Formats: sequence, C-alpha cells, structure tokens
Amino acid sequence: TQQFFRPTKAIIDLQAIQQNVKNLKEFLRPNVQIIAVVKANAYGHGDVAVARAALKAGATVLAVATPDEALHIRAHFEEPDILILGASPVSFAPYAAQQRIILTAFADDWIQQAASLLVDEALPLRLHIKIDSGMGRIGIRSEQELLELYQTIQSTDHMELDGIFTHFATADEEDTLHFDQQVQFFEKCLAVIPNKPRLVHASNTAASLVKDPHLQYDAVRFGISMYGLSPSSYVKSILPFPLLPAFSLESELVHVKQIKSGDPVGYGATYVAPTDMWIGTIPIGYADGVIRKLGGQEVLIDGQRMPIVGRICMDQCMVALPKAYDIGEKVTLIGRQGNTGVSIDEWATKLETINYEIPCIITTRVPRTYL
Ligand SMILES: Cc1ncc(COP(=O)(O)O)c(CNc2conc2O)c1O
Repeated sequence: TQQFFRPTKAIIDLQAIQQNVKNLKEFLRPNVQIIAVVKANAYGHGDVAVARAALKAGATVLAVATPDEALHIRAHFEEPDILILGASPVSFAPYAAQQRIILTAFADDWIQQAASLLVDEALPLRLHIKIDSGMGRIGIRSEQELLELYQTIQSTDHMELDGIFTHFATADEEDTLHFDQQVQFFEKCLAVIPNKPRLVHASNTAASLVKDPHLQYDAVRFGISMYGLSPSSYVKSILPFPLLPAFSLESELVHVKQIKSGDPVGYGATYVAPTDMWIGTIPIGYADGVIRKLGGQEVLIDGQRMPIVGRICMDQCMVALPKAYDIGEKVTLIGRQGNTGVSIDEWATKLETINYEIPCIITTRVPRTYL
C-alpha cells in the first residue's frame, strides 16, 4: 500500500460500522435483509472496507449509485448482490448481466433497448422496478405505468424482475403526512402486480429506525446510520439503539510560532493578533474538503478546543494556540480527544448543511485509514 508522508488522514473505525449493522440486524423483524448503502465511496468512508465490514456484520446486499461504483465493488467482491440505485445507461445492461449487477428500471423504452443488447448473454439481467411515490427523482408514478413495465419485463427474454422499491423523502421528519401518502401509493403498487418479486424494499435508515416494522418489507437500505450518524435531529431524539460514529479526521502541527499583537495571519491579512500569541499551522485546507466557510471552526489539540484563525488556504490553515506546542502535536479536526469532541454534526451545523455531506466532501487527497 502507498506510504503517505503528510500527517493528514481520515480514520475509519470499522468496528463501529460493524456494531451499527449488528444493532440494526438485531432491531429489525427476523429475516429482513440489510442492503448496505456504500455509494459515494461509502459516504466518504471507503467503499471496499465498509462493504467488507457490513457483509461481515450481516448485510447481504451492497447498494451503489452508479455503474462505475458497481464495477469497482464487483472487482473486490465475487459473491454479494450489488444493486445500482440510480439510472444506468442502456449500454451498461450487458455488463450488468455478466457481472451479476442488479439495475433499477423505471422506463419502458429503456427495457426495450436493453433487451436488444442482451441477446447473447448467458446470465439474465436482474432488475428492481423503482416506484416514485413522492420523491420526485426517478421511478414510475402510476399503477398503469407500473403494470406496463411489469408486463414488458415479464415478456422480455434475458431479464428477470428481482425486486421493487421506493424511496422516502421525509422519513426523517416528525410530520408524517407526505410519508403516509408515499406508503399508500407504494402499497397500491404492490397490490397491482400479479406476483411479488424476491425483494420488496422501501425504508432508508430513518424509516427503518422509527417507522412501522411492516415497512421493512423484505429488506431495508441502510446508509447514514451505518456510519454512526443520525438522519436528522428528530430521529436522533428517538433512536432505538445508540449509533457509533465511524469517521475521524486528524493531522499534526507542522509549524508553531509566536506572533506579536497586531501581526496578521492568512490571506487578506483578515486576522490580526489581538495580543502577543502562539499560532500553529496544520497541513490541511480547502482542497482536502476543509472549505473556507469553516473559518473559525474549533479543532482539538491537547484535549482542548482551539479556533482556526485567518482564511483557510488550499492546503493549510492556522490555529490559535494557548501556548507553544512541539511540531508533530496531534490535531483532531473531527473526532475525540479525551472527553472533548468535535462531531460531523457540529461541522454540518456550522456549514448550514446536513451531516451526510461532510464525509462526502473530504477529498481523495485525504487518505482513508482503518481501525
Ligand atoms: C435510493 C436510496 N436508498 C437508500 C438511501 C440511504 O439513505 P440513508 O443514508 O438515509 O439511510 C439513499 C440515500 N441517498 C441520499 C442520501 O443523501 N442524498 C441522497 O440522495 C438512497 O438514495
């Protein structure tokens, strides 16, 4: 494996991933399968390592967003089913059949075009029909459309209907109006198809944790809380079991200096030392995902919270220190030191976004290492 000389790294706790999956498995109705959602490089945690941990802990299916993610996963895992949750180009159909990758179907003409590319395939292409019950993204939106698609797949060689699913837009919210309407439409869809396919699934993390167990159907799609994060503050207030955060972001001080009152720090000289003080420099910047809007965010050094000062640079940022520290002093940007912590949720609040986005924006320049 490649050696990294810069001390900046993300640390992924695979035991936490496994424990989160095990806790969910215990919580679900018996025989409900776990589809581990490892798309977007496992929400920035490293898809191969997370997939291995999730499978070890009881997940049976891996879900990704794109054909390229699916091929990358299949290259590391011979056995498990892989489901592409998003749209795949028709041209990918033969590769999916060969590589036993399950595709999401929701358009009749896509089926017709794909069929023409499958004539020489030994293995059938497995499909899950996507129902757009109120997410407004991809999927069929009427029972009529569903029946047509169902019939087309049934009458097409080299294709097999393996599943049917929908995705909830508001499962993580307290108000259930829209959610109930989505369930109602999905149930109507299930009622009109002649035979139930192998895997009916609808629930994401939020629905799996806080909604009627009936909605677990044959499998749930487990994403955000596999990484130890709660889908929303509402869900966080009623979690059925504790979540173990898996993501930490660490570096070290590479320079420490004392500056005088009035001395400037960073681009634009926007920060001016209010007194004589110590400044540390950390080799991480916005090209690593520590975007400039994080200016002022506190990091952990020596078990204490200290603020980033001055504008965050592309590769470095500066921190106000209470005293001198040695070069190499550990800096925790996300994670814990003793009983002090900076969480992904804290970054999300500061950046006026959701926790999902934070590990995803930590760029590939930051190596993912594993516990
Ligand atoms: C179709 C589908 N199923 C399951 C999940 C997992 O959801 P969870 O992480 O809440 O468990 C997602 C997440 N998709 C996205 C998460 O953030 N933006 C998205 O589009 C999804 O798009």
